[in-house]
Amino acid sequence: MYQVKEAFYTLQGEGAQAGRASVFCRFSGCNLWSGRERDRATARCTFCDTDFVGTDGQGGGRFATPAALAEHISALWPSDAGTAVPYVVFTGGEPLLQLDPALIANLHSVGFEVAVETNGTLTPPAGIDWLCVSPKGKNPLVIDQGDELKLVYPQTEAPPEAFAQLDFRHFFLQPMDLSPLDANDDTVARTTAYCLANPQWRLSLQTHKIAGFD
Ligand SMILES: C[S@@+](CC[C@H](N)C(=O)[O-])C[C@H]1O[C@@H](n2cnc3c(N)ncnc32)[C@H](O)[C@@H]1O
Ligand SMILES: Nc1nc2[nH]cc(C(=O)O)c2c(=O)[nH]1
Ligand code: SF4
Ligand SMILES: [Mg+2]
Repeated sequence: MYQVKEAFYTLQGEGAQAGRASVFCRFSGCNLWSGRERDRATARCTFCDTDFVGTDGQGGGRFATPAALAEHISALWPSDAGTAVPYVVFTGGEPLLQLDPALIANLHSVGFEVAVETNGTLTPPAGIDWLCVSPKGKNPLVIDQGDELKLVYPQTEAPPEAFAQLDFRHFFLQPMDLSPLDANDDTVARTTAYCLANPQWRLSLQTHKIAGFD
């Protein structure tokens, strides 16, 4: 049984695929935070910007089989998409708690490329087409290669220098969004300064928040 918080059609807002039409499938649950605000301060990941609790969001639900979830995702892709390759981004919560080879195979069989946004603490199944790893503090990384490493910045216990030698095609820093926790933060300026001084790293802004498309 797959538990999905929400599933919707949008543009990828972040990283090297920013701007690409995508079905987002947000799985419920995470191994680094319960999702309850009262647990945030003591969680293994404390800055999450996402509600991943339950299955009550837009397009969310419980799916008994990989075929049923693949069909649900496929139905969200426009029928008149021209030459665009259908693209699904599995996120969460932590998608590697639920994503399995059978679901990937079902999506490939209906023509989708499969992307994943993960915190990097769990081993991914084979067959993922685009792997984005976003390390979280001192939580041990078990993934040391992929398509993009997208580090939320700054994190005292996860400096960029700790990841710069790993085997990724793209290295991004994404400013930590502290609103509404701290409306006066300067994380965008600090992240920009780091990228200027260390050009291996590129700036990833969360364009969906700027443009307001989800
Ligand atoms: C909500 S997470 C879900 C996927 C996975 N659990 C992970 O952490 O990568 C999706 C993306 O949002 C990023 N993110 C989460 N909270 C953020 C924040 N406050 N500011 C900027 N990016 C954030 C994560 O680092 C990750 O790249
Ligand atoms: N548009 C849009 N792009 C995104 N890229 C990563 C997201 C995520 O929450 O994983 C996200 C999201 O929530 N919305
Ligand atoms: S690991 Fe990802 S989903 Fe889990 S709490 Fe952190 S940012 Fe949120
Ligand atoms: Mg998000």
